[in-house]
Amino acid sequence: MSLRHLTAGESHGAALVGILEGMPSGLPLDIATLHAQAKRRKLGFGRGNRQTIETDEVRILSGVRRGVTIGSPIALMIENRDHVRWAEIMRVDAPDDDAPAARAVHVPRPGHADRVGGIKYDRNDLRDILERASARETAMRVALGTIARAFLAEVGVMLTSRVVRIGRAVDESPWHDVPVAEIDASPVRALDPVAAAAMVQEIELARAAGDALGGVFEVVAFGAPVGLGSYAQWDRRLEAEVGRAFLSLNAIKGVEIGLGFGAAARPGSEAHDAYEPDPQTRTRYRTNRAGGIEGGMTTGQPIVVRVGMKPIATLMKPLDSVDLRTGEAVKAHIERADTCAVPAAAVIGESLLALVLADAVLAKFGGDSLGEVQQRVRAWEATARAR
Ligand SMILES: Cc1cc2nc3c(=O)[nH]c(=O)nc-3n(C[C@H](O)[C@H](O)[C@H](O)COP(=O)(O)O)c2cc1C
Ligand SMILES: C=C(O[C@@H]1CC(C(=O)O)=C[C@@H](OP(=O)(O)O)[C@H]1O)C(=O)O
Repeated sequence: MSLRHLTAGESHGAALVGILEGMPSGLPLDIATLHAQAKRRKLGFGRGNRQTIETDEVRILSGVRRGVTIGSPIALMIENRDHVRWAEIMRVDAPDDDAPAARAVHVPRPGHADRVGGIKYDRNDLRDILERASARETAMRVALGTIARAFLAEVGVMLTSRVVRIGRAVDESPWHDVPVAEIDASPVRALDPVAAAAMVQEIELARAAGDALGGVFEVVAFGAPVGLGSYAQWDRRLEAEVGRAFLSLNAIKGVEIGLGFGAAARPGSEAHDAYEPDPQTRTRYRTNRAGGIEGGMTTGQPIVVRVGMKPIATLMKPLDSVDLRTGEAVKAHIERADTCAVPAAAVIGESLLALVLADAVLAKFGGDSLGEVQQRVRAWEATARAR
């Protein structure tokens, strides 16, 4: 792995922290860029009250000097604004008495990490589990991914996302040249305003019923050079890295590249992308059913990833559960929650794909400074065109 990252932090703890290691020097980076992406993650109809509390302001602690990366590990921090209300509950030092913490959780929510995490880590108060299992952590992954994204922009790769399904409402309209600002302005990141209204209504109905919704979103990367990844070994196949990245996101249960499961339902003549002669590049594709990856390698076409998110686990009309103190059948714990977070997940997905692609670019081209990488990418693009 050429580019590594780690995060730490509990949802209501003092802060989230992250480290990105392997980013070349000379990449211009400012706080405004980090904040712009952090804000996009907070968008979307159906999110809970927490998004009005958090500002997700990122602090750069290391690895950047006078506006550019310097090649050393980049450390970031995002303070949790909500922490002031949780300071006693989330305190790090031992309390003076052994009274249980307020807001302890003993009734696991079906679909969340509470039950298994409590067994695995031997914790009675399930708050010890849900605090870290929470998707609050994704605020930091978006920040780290924003650096990857800035790097990718310098080598001609751009990313965007859209929502294609929330509950029963679907937007299958084909991609057209929609400015990112316009998709961001949609309450649910849909391209079609009629479908967007239907999605909003689905969320309203679910909320009124004390229920929750999942959906499907699509992330696309344009401009990735041909030949990232490899078929030569299982762990070099790019789609494996893409799948892993998306499945590492809370509540994601399925990932498709290109036609995905749809390809399984078609004959070969309608599933593959035929080639035709091209005066500049010798061969070009007629279609992009493969979603930009063939044989574990980027084809030079847009990389198209479709991702299925399950509904939020915390229901205001809770499912059956068990009180772990008494063994009694009771309703699941209720915690403040989102009704639907598919639009936010789509934005997070852009950062996840950016981290994978930035790693793949560095694995293929190497280079310790941005200039060095750019020079190698340009040289490769000339070589690849000649083939
Ligand atoms: C952006 C985002 C926001 C989420 N918000 C909530 C929430 O408010 N309440 C909740 O119970 N689950 C929420 N989830 C889902 C849980 O984090 C997730 O279901 C849990 O970590 C268990 O992991 P799993 O679903 O992958 O098995 C959210 C997920 C994402 C990606
Ligand atoms: C905090 C965020 O998402 C949280 C993810 C989450 C979960 O269980 O995954 C539960 C909720 O936490 P809280 O109870 O504090 O409102 C969400 O708000 C965020 O995205 O910034």
